Amino acid sequence: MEDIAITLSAVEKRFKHKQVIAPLSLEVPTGQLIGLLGPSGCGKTTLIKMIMGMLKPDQGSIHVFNYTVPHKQLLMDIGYMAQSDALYTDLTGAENINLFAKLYGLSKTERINRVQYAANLVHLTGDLNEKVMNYSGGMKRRLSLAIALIQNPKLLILDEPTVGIDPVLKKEIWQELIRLKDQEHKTILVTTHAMDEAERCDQLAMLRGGQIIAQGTPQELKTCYGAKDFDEVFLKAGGDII
Ligand SMILES: Nc1ncnc2c1ncn2[C@@H]1O[C@H](COP(=O)(O)OP(=O)(O)OP(=O)(O)O)[C@@H](O)[C@H]1O
Repeated sequence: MEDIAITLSAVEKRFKHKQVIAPLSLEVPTGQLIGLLGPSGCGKTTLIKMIMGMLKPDQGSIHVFNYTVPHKQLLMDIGYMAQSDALYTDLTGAENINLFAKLYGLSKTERINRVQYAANLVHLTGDLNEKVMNYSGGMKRRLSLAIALIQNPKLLILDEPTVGIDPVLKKEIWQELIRLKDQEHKTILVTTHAMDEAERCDQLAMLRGGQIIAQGTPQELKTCYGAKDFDEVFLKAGGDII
């Protein structure tokens, strides 16, 4: 198994004249849960979309599991949950999940098992036959998370996965993310604004203006900056409020 899941080397991205990602380098070790933290508009989603191969960097290179992004194999290896749900609202929850399971080429038996696992994880088993247009915002987030897990990917990239999800389910989702990492050696990259979630990450990278201004374990960051929480780390590292 590769030691490094994601390597970003001097990656830059501009939209028109606006530099959104300044030269940025980052390595994400395999089997770790990494949190990307930063204020709205600092470039988290742009960075994630470049790792996914959905946006092309202007400069620099990105490798995932030793493949240069974009690469066909990475469609199987990465499970992605976008910030806005990309779901077919005319279809039921089950039809949405099955559609992706078929696209990934899962066999019928695999599909049955994975749909059951993913729906159960996000507490949607009882609502699978309902059309998505009748789902609440939180239910759509949960369905998106189920779809991100469907092909059993090695790497999970989750853009604010628990926004709009109640505290009980949020706790269960985090328990499952940590189980996936500890027992199934998944690598997980997550963006978050929630301090309790940041605390549960193995490593944090704090972004401001498209640059990493601080990086380390949650405890290292707090110790290094003599801070009681991550808002304070961010301010002391030279950022504005998260
Ligand atoms: N396709 C685009 N065209 C032009 N500007 C864009 C585009 N996508 C993003 N931006 C700009 O790039 C900057 C970074 O956006 P991005 O979505 O990466 O931020 P973010 O850190 O994910 O924010 P949030 O936490 O609010 O989701 C913002 O100023 C945004 O307006």
